[in-house]
Amino acid sequence: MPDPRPSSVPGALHGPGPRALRLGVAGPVGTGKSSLIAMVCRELGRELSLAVVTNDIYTDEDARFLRSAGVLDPERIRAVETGACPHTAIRDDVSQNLLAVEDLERDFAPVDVVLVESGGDNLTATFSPALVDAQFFVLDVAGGGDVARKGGPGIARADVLVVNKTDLAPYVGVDVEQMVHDAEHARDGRTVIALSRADAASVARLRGWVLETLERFRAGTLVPSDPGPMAPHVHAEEQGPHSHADGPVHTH
Ligand SMILES: Nc1nc2c(ncn2[C@@H]2O[C@H](COP(=O)(O)OP(=O)(O)OP(=O)(O)O)[C@@H](O)[C@H]2O)c(=O)[nH]1
Repeated sequence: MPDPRPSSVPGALHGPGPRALRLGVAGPVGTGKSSLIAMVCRELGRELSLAVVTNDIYTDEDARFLRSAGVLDPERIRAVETGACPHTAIRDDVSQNLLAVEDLERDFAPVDVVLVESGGDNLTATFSPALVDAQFFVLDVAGGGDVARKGGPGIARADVLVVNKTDLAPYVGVDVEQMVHDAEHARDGRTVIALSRADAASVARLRGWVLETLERFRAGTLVPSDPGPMAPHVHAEEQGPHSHADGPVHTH
């Protein structure tokens, strides 16, 4: 049976050994992407060999946050500084990220799971299936109960939609059950995890999803799916529109 997993840049893999499961984590600024990655490392770091790649536009801030969280050997956390358009590095030209992932897989072989965090500020950023085998899209209740209903490729079709920080729901007037219901509706039944670091059952569900996905990956039954290109978006610090290879014209 042909291997359904996305291959890396041809010839760039260091040896024929099995590579790690690659998981993307995307979502708007501040929704808890780095915290989710830290949570996975805390929960699974003792039983699995993990590594992390972060993407920031000009800094390595997310990598520094994760290193200081003390949940993983700091050497296993690498930062990609993407320059102008952070979404290109996870969607159109993923070579910088692939090299970082492959370096980690080689340096710490065998690695079970590599988590790749997106950078930038876009609600609709998605990973290319050439870079990751499956992807999270992270929202939080502080963004409002409506946001899941509004859709977008990540919200609608990422492998998992995380509705994060449910512990804050009473303070921001959000009905979590309704938000999850709306999200499930927008996603045609794809997985939604209501998550809070203060809710052990939700953390266990996240952990279970990663382990189950790793099992499917190893069995060769995980078929990466593409949520689709990002929608038009604007970044405050730049002027003039541009387009991604498979997306519409937008400005940064
Ligand atoms: N109350 C609460 N706060 C959380 C939870 N998870 C994360 N946070 C907080 O949310 C804030 C943002 O978390 P980050 O993990 O830095 O979010 P991010 O999406 O990585 O942010 P950027 O990298 O800047 O896009 C931090 O202050 C976290 O402590 C949660 O479950 N509950």
